[in-house]
Amino acid sequence: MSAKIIDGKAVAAKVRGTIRKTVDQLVAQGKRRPGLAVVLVGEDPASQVYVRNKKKACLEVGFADFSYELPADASEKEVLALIDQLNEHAEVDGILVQLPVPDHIDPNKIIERIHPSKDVDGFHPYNMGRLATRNPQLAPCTPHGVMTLLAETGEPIRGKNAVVVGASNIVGVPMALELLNARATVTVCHSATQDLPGKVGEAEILVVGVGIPEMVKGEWIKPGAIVIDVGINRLDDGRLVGDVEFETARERAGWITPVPGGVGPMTIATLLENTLTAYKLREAME
Ligand SMILES: NC(=O)C1=CN([C@@H]2O[C@H](COP(=O)(O)OP(=O)(O)OC[C@H]3O[C@@H](n4cnc5c(N)ncnc54)[C@H](OP(=O)(O)O)[C@@H]3O)[C@@H](O)[C@H]2O)C=CC1
Ligand SMILES: Nc1nc(=O)c2c([nH]1)NC[C@@H]1CN(c3ccc(C(=O)N[C@@H](CCC(=O)O)C(=O)O)cc3)C=[N+]21
Ligand SMILES: [Mg+2]
Repeated sequence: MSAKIIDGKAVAAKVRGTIRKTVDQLVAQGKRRPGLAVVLVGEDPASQVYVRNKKKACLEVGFADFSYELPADASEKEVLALIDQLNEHAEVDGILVQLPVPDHIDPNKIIERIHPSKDVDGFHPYNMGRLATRNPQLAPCTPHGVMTLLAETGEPIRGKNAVVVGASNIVGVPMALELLNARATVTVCHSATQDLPGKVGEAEILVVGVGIPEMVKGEWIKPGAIVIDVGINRLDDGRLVGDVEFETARERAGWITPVPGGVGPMTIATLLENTLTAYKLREAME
């Protein structure tokens, strides 16, 4: 048996199409466009690619782009001053500072400086707290995008055993909260977890975000499981692979996301959704 593929690229395109229509309607009513500011500090090549993709998606749906590129030696003070300015900017609805930031800048200070109502990454403790208290407003894009992909399978989540491998602030922890809010029974694994293959084997829904190429083996997977691979790893030969051994996993899984073309495009589509939500919050439309 071979798993059905969850086509993140196609789902993301559908989401962008819906957003584009909403923006067209706003513009037809004489309203301003939603605005997104993406801030990149330094010249990390992977970050440059992601930021370029975000700007492209932003313009494609008709948002206004207010992006900034600062040199790698920009001071923390300068970045904070830019955030203050964007917090006050009447046409900026969403602010995203691309992570990681250079070592001399404290990412928590950056995240906490962004006004929670413009925090389209959903990383501010206010937005994380709202997700943890089952009252989400702007939820982290990657886990929320995964929920959209799970909904696309048509399979129920309630009562399922879900295993999340990885427990970072931006992927694993908010992913566990999303699944808990959907009434899955959630296990979170990390670098101190014992018997990872055994834990993975219990998953009816498996989400992996660790950053180690193909670390989850196909033979660990419960037959029929839904497998979501968040990992993005660039190998020396230039290939892009996930954190799951795809070819063996697809033989056992019921559903699986590919890398590329799975979670990545959904992250960006969800960022656009969050920007529209932030716009509506500021315009008191919801
Ligand atoms: N598709 C997308 O849109 C996105 C993809 N990513 C990708 O997802 C992956 C994870 O990113 P991110 O969360 O930022 O990474 P981090 O490095 O911040 O976190 C990695 C997590 O994996 C855990 N871990 C590390 N080694 C093991 C192990 N051997 N067994 C079990 N758990 C382990 C760590 O445990 P501990 O907590 O104990 O240290 C940690 O919780 C990366 O490949 C990244 O590129 C990230 C964001 C968005
Ligand atoms: N403040 C902040 N917010 C983020 O959301 C954030 C971040 N910092 N730092 C880095 C991670 C990573 N991330 C990705 C987004 C899109 C793809 C993506 O579009 N991937 C495509 C193509 C990837 C490629 O070709 O390189 C795919 O998987 O098909 C991947 C990864 C967002 N992140
Ligand atoms: Mg990271």
